Amino acid sequence: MFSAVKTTSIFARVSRPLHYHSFSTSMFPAATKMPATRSRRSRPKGPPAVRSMASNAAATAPAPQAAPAPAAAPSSRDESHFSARRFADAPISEASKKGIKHEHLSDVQAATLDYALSGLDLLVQAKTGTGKTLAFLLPAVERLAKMELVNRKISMLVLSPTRELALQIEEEAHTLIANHPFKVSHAIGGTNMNASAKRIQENPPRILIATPGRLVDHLENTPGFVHLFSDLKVIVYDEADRLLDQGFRRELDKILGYLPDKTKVKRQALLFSATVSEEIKGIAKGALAANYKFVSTLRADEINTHEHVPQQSMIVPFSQHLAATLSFLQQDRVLHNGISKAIIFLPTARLVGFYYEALSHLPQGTLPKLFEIHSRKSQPARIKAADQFKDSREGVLISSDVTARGMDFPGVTLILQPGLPPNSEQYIHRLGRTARAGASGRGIVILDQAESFFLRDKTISGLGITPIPQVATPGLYHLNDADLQTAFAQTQQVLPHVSTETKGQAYRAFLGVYNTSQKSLRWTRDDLVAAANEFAVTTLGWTEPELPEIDKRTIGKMNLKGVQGLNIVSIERPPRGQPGGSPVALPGDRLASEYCTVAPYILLP
Ligand SMILES: Nc1ncnc2c1ncn2[C@@H]1O[C@H](COP(=O)(O)OP(=O)(O)OP(=O)(O)O)[C@@H](O)[C@H]1O
Repeated sequence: MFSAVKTTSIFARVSRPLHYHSFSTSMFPAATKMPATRSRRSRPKGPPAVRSMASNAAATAPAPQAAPAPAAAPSSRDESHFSARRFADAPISEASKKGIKHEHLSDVQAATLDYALSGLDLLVQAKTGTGKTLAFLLPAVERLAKMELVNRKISMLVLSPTRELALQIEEEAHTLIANHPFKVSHAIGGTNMNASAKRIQENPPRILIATPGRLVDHLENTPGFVHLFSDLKVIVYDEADRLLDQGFRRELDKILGYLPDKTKVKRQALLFSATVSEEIKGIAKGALAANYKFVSTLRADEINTHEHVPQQSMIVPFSQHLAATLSFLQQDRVLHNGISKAIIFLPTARLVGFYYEALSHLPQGTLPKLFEIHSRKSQPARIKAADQFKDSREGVLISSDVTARGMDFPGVTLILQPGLPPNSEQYIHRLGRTARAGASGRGIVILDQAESFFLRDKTISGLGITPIPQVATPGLYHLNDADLQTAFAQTQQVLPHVSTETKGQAYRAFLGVYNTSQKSLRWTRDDLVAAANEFAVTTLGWTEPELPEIDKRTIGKMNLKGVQGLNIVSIERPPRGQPGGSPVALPGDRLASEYCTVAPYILLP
């Protein structure tokens, strides 16, 4: 029944790493290219685009009807992604109907239900926050309800790129199947392996939601685990483009290698995401049957997944990112009558730690309650913060990209992105944490001049992002010099209270993350180190006489050997399994005072 673990990748056709906007013209089958920009005219009435990539023929689907909310009307509810089709009239079981709390199917649910119920493989693209989770769960559960299933086997596997998202999907599945004789469970990293193996094997769930790493771990190391999948009927890839990119490729190959060979068994594959590049469409074919349908609820000429979310940009030096962030958080509170719920997305976990610690030291009442989620936190702490932020009416979540995709935090009013987003897809997914299920919300990206190339990106430049004005403008955030200066003074007060350890970690994280974008930033290695050192002094408020230490091995890995201006140390590593390790200083120039070259506050142009 089981195929041997394959040594060649099902994705082997693609041998190079994925870069955003690097469309291949030779490696993938011809596919319809989307235009670089789209006109911002309102959406015409008519069905969403539903295309079969295999045949490239247009197909019809139930039609949602409504115009998008105007950009400057933040409080109006956007009904444009709901269809006229009602769950009560849908060809689904009473058990499922009882588990669904909504009245109308959303666009994506209406456009995919019949195809998915027929058992076809699907690749689906729909805007963030439009109900993709139910769009894959409902038809899959309905199909399972009609099948003869082998006892004590997992029939449906949902793969999620993050642990928090896996738990959220599990919760939604739990509600949906409340009246079915099914159980749902999860297998995610950061939890006890033995306990989760015991839970799953002793009482195998019909539906398993898993993160790839932990699933591979179980398949490889938990005796008998692989046999649970011998009757697998449906596999779902949520955030499919993320799961199919380089970061997860190895795990996915291993997982598919352990599952029954899809050419020999009948198994439905459902791939969903808000962003599906042409490149991903090519790769996805490896996971889909030849007759699969590509369903997009975006119009053929629409690349803008977020025209209903007003987005603004602010170009200020790195040294003012924290102050600008603080000022917008305070403005959001005023705009929402004191009830503001914002998320700050930062490039790395360590920068999240720095922002969290710095903002925590503001006088009580300056901001609503702060929450922090990133990969350096323990899993229980991550889950607790996510749950609490979900349930809060107001608050500020400071997060790395672990919550950028799929997380459904109700009522988020503002998404702030200080610092270069990793790519246009991630920008869109982060922004998608607001304005969900027809609600309204705003987004602001804060960039240094060196990072401003991001706004000229092919996709980003089509999103209608407008610069933050200095003067108050109805329906927009603004920032004038005086407000920025006030916020800057507030941040200066808190920086001395942030620990040296946190600052050192943030400094090294800055070097690491901007090292990978050197080419786009048009920085030499010297420019990078100079920017990081300036960041340490002017942004982190580094006051030690010497710059933060950096391990010589890290310097090697970053290819920064020989660059002046680094405080290189050699960390003596203790033998494996023993704690400790102390830095030994190496010769080099490392005086922090040399990097206080700019005035920490520069007036806006
Ligand atoms: N038919 C519906 N009517 C009203 N609300 C719905 C409907 N379907 C789902 N929702 C709600 O919409 C919100 C967003 O749904 P969901 O998280 O599935 O979005 P998504 O498209 O998967 O978003 P993302 O792209 O961020 O992963 C949830 O709160 C969900 O309960």
